Amino acid sequence: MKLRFGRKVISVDEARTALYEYVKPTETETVSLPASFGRMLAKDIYADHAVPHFRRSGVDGYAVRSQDIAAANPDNPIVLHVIERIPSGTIPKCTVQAGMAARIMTGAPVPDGADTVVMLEMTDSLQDEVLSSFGAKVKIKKNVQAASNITPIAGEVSLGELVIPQGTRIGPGEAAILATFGFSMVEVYRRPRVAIFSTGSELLQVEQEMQPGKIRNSNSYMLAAQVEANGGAALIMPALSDDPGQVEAAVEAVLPEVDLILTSGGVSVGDYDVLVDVFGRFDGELLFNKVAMRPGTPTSAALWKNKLLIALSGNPGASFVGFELLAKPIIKAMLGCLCPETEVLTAFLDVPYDKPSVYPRYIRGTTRVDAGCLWVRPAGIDKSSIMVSIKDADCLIWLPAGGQGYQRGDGVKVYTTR
Ligand SMILES: Nc1nc2c(c(=O)[nH]1)N[C@H]1C(S)=C(S)[C@@H](COP(=O)(O)OP(=O)(O)OC[C@H]3O[C@@H](n4cnc5c(N)ncnc54)[C@H](O)[C@@H]3O)O[C@H]1N2
Ligand code: MOO
Repeated sequence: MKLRFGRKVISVDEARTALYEYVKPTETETVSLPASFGRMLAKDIYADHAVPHFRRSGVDGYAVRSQDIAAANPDNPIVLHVIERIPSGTIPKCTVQAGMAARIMTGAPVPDGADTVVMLEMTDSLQDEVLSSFGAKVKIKKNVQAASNITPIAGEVSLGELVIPQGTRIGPGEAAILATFGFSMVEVYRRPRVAIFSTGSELLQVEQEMQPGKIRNSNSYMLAAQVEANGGAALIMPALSDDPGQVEAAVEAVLPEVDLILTSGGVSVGDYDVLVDVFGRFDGELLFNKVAMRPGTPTSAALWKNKLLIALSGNPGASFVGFELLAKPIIKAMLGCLCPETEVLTAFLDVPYDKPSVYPRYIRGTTRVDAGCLWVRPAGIDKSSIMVSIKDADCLIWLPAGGQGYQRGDGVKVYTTR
């Protein structure tokens, strides 16, 4: 089968759609709450109690009846009998009736009868409070409206409410909710295992001495970092030569162990572009081998024994971009993520850009915020063979196909990569 030339080009959206068709969410596993941070929640979390489940005081002060203190002001304080002291974590014993007040702490349940809480600073204690007994008095120096400083029952969350939907990444807010509802163990999606193969006889291992004409394999590590940053578990496989038989055997051997395979290199038209040869002889199904994007046009994908393989370009810039556009959403979809695609922001272009392109361009970009506006510029030299500027990129700038050129200040779409 001739796969090198005459390839059919499809859009990035079409490529993603072709891949989504074969995505299976990973099975779930139960981990401790701290171990769930950054993981993807595998079931809906409903509130099994209201929050708060008692009328909660928001301040240290006195729980009173607002009608009793309606006339209070600093020159004319209202004196009330202190009937009880209510620390947080306790249940009030008494009901506040006319002329009474209960000393209350922040977070404690407001006693029946009281409809407002007066801050301590707006009161004067008349005598040393013998707090467990009657006799103490307090001067209230301010008229405080009913319902002040009280969070009502279910003021935050109602009983039965869906508080976190499945497919949400567990961050600080989710951790707080899970703890609130007693989830010491959390059901999350298993991290998809992603095998990463770099191909090319020029590649040295990281620990090897530099040799003439060779380079160290940097893509495998860049891609592994991208996989891990997006919730996957990266398996860095030994780099492969340009021998299709070796590549085929290595991929087949790891297929049963992993959920997704990424390769880098060997997808173009060169004599030694090994993935092209593999796709010409393997027993899988080639899904696409040309995508309307720059860089990474020869990015390819296949279904191999029911597993997806995404073959990224070897050029580091193209590998990085190909991962962001095609592999990242697939990993997120495997993790049950509700919106696997990166959201689009609008930014002002910080520098003119006039390089034409037959395909939409995804330029590694660096953003800055100025006076509340987002500005973006290419992160270093915008060539797919350039590796060193990837560290400066926090987004991809999307420019449509064509060559009309862009001025500084033009609005452009950006996809964040961090
Ligand atoms: N005659 C043509 N030549 C090329 C075309 C074309 O259409 N016609 N397309 C160019 C484009 S665009 C791209 S992108 C590259 C894609 O090449 P491959 O994906 O086949 O990648 P390689 O040839 O294997 O490597 C390209 C480049 O990247 C370096 N590389 C590869 N792997 C790694 C790695 N693991 N770590 C660091 N660097 C890596 C490799 O040494 C090469 O310099 O083809 C163009 N050519
Ligand atoms: O498709 Mo390539 O990645 O532009 O150099």
